[in-house]
Amino acid sequence: MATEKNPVQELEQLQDLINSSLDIVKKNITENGDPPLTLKTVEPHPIYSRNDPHLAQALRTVSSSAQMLRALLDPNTFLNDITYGYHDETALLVACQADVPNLIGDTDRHVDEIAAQAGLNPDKLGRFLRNLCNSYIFEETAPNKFANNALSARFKPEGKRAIVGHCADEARVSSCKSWEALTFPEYKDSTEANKAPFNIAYNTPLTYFQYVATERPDIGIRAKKAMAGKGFNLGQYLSLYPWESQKGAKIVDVGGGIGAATFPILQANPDLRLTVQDIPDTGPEFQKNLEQNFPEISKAGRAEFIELDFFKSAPIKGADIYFLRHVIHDWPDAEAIKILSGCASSMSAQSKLLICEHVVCPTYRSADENSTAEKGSSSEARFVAPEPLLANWGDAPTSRLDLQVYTCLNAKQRTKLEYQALVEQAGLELVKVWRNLGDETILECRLR
Ligand SMILES: C[S@@+](CC[C@H](N)C(=O)[O-])C[C@H]1O[C@@H](n2cnc3c(N)ncnc32)[C@H](O)[C@@H]1O
Repeated sequence: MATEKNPVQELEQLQDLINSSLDIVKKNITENGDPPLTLKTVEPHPIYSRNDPHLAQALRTVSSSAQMLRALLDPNTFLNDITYGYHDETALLVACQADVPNLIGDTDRHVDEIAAQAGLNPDKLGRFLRNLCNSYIFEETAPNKFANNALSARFKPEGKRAIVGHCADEARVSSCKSWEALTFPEYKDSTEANKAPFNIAYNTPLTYFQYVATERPDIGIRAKKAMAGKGFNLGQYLSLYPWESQKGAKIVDVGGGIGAATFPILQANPDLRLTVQDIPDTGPEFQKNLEQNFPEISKAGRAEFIELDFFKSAPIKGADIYFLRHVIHDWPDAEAIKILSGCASSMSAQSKLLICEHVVCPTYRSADENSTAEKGSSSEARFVAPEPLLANWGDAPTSRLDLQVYTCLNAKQRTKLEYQALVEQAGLELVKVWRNLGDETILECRLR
């Protein structure tokens, strides 16, 4: 007998997923005696930094289900949202350039006052702010009066506004040239770092990093602040790797920028020491970040900066851990292998190389490719989203970052198998994949 099809099966599956996951969220908030979960307050809610895998899974399930539900129930609106969505990014750029979150402060203010302080036309500014209110960024409290809320208040620190500037300005201008880069004969099959959409947009033969260092230090410095400002779920990030068991270890953060990825690790683990190595113009911003934001690490002399061009020389020898976060994704294979080989030449048999990146997982279900952990790992199942969601939970942050590094540097995010092949060409072996439900993965490598 043929099984009868349930015409609302996907809806029911989504309904169950949302209900059961929201129950977990509500229970967690109640049991922890948390403040109300609402967009109306400006304080970040503790639920977002709680390191609880069960809760992380519930939160991710709700947001992936909500995304699918919107696509399923109202396709036109959903697609129009994507088509016209660039205005949201522009509106955010306007609000950040004008520093509206800090101009508003802790009370609601009329757009005439905000615009006067920003030197802008009030009617035009108000229209951009209203667009953001539709995405729950700012709250319109009365005609033409705006207040901060949980989301807009996140843009008060400079680093948070810098990431919007970096993405909505030079990266987006470059992204608009993607079609040309995909079709121009000298660009389409190139793997050179200076054959990216960025090079067409800025009409330069220099790579993004060369160009911002020599021609536009203003956007170069903003991009470094942006790395620190992008922010991550700190609890999830710190729990990716057992830092607490690396007693007294010396970490060399290669291409470590202003220390955005490693200062939080040092702050949570007081016996770790750090050397950040990066191109010379990064030094002053590193020092500023260290002294202003991590004074206790600075006073204890636990962190230093040493200049390095990783294409010309290897990082310093003798470290326990070499750390590469969001560096390999900036480069095509040939350059990535050079950087990894440099690290390998400085490593001893005891050193580890930790590559911290977003790892690409497919949207379809495949036992092999959805897995970023070792085969047979019992914890693997929770990394694959439940039906009817896409197997990778609709991992937009990873594919957006993939397109971002293509846009700026003709580079790519990679799958676990691609990383494995890459590190082997540099004389290294991938020994373990550390993962949780956050965006980042750590690939632990040793000398072969
Ligand atoms: C995407 S940022 C990542 C920064 C940092 N690892 C983090 O996660 O915040 C890439 C870094 O690579 C550095 N970089 C680029 N070219 C370099 C080179 N030739 N030698 C050393 N560092 C370089 C940049 O200055 C930048 O700080």
